[in-house]
Amino acid sequence: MDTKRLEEAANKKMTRRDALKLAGVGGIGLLLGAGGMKTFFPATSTAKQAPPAPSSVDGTIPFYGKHQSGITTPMQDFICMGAFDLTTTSIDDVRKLFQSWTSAAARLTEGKSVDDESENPHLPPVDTGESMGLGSMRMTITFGLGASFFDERFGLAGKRPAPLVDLPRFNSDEIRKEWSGGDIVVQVCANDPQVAFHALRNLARIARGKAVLHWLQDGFQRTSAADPSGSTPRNLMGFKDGSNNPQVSDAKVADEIVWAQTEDNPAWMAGGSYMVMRRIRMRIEVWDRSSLDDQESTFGRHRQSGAPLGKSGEFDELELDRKDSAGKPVIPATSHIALAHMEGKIKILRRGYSYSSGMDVKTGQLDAGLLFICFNRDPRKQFIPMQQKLASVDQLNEYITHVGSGLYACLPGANEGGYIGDKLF
Ligand SMILES: C=CC1=C(C)c2cc3[nH]c(cc4nc(cc5[nH]c(cc1n2)c(C)c5CCC(=O)O)C(CCC(=O)O)=C4C)c(C)c3C=C
Ligand SMILES: [Fe+2]
Repeated sequence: MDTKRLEEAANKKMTRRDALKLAGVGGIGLLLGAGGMKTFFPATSTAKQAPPAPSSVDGTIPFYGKHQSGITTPMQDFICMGAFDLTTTSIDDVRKLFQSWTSAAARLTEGKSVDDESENPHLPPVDTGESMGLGSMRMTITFGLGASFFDERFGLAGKRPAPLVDLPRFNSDEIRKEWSGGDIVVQVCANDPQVAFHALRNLARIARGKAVLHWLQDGFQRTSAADPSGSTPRNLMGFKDGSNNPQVSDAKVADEIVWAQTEDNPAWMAGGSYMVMRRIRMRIEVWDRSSLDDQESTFGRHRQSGAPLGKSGEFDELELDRKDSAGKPVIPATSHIALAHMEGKIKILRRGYSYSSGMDVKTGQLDAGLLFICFNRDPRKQFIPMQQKLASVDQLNEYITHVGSGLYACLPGANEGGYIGDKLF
């Protein structure tokens, strides 16, 4: 079986529907209105199975296809993500850049060097060399366009997709320009940090004279070596993070939540998705001094098991109406999950990583948190209303600050012989 089929098989390994079938329970879908978008969610979408463990630590994930990889792909262990600003004002240069990036990305994700080496020893090597002999490590490279890509420079202003809005300012945002925006975002994920860094570095090298890095952020989660079972990873606050993510191995669910559809407009974005990035710093020292009760009430889940408060299993159904003997909700109404659940009507695909970027030399505190990444079919109907709600009353706000932000139109995938962006420019 080739790697693509192995991965598909791994994705399909245990969907919630399979689990229900095994349990002999018939699942009936519900059609719910979500801000004008008809959204299909399985009836008990909160009670589900762990995401499938990837088939192996190494392996190749195909770069070409209908969708870009790195969106619904099961998460790798590391991320190296950067945003570029274009320094050229020529659309021909931009096209050439995307053509070069596409062929380089296809090679790199196969574990090859960025291009064939020159035989001239008087020239610098074509590839920087630090991933020589390493595998492709399930690497994916995903490209997205920021709103500034559609300003007056390239004659594409009329083509800016309506969902690619300027994100509003949310309550208590402390967004800094140096960690935000950018004309183009490149998300590299892999099961090895050196392989991921190598890819981003070589793409930056190719961009010389056309684009420069605006921000760069590394991220990580526990490695598959530390947890071969692929159980839900824990964030830096010690809680399982990702338990109630939608099961996007089900293409119907992915189409409803993640992939822009032809009817959504513009047609060239069909098969693409809108990525939100938020660099969210955690007040780790304050969190570490709060009681276990406070921590669990903040998230609405038990720390050890990841189960919703009052339940014992991580994937047990959320019952937000349940009250204790004193008539108080078992899961506090201002807990993170009670709010983010959005009554089951609005969903996003989260794909974030922890980050640790040293410390604040003035205060001696850690600069660490969550590189929050999520994918939306239309962020105006998904991330924005969700974050508006969280920003206003989430108990978690006591412990976090959003310091970086970006919204990017992740283009549909390219076919072999084509390039990322070929439907637009
Ligand atoms: C606007 C969207 C969200 C932001 C920003 C966000 C920040 C954030 N989240 C955690 C930790 C957890 N989040 C959990 C669940 C959860 N979070 C969101 C959305 C945002 N989170 C959603 C949609 C959900 C699922 C809600 C549901 O329907 O159940 C959890 C619980 C486990 C899980 O399901 O993943 C944790 C833990 C942090 C630390 C954070 C910012 C730093
Ligand atoms: Fe969350």
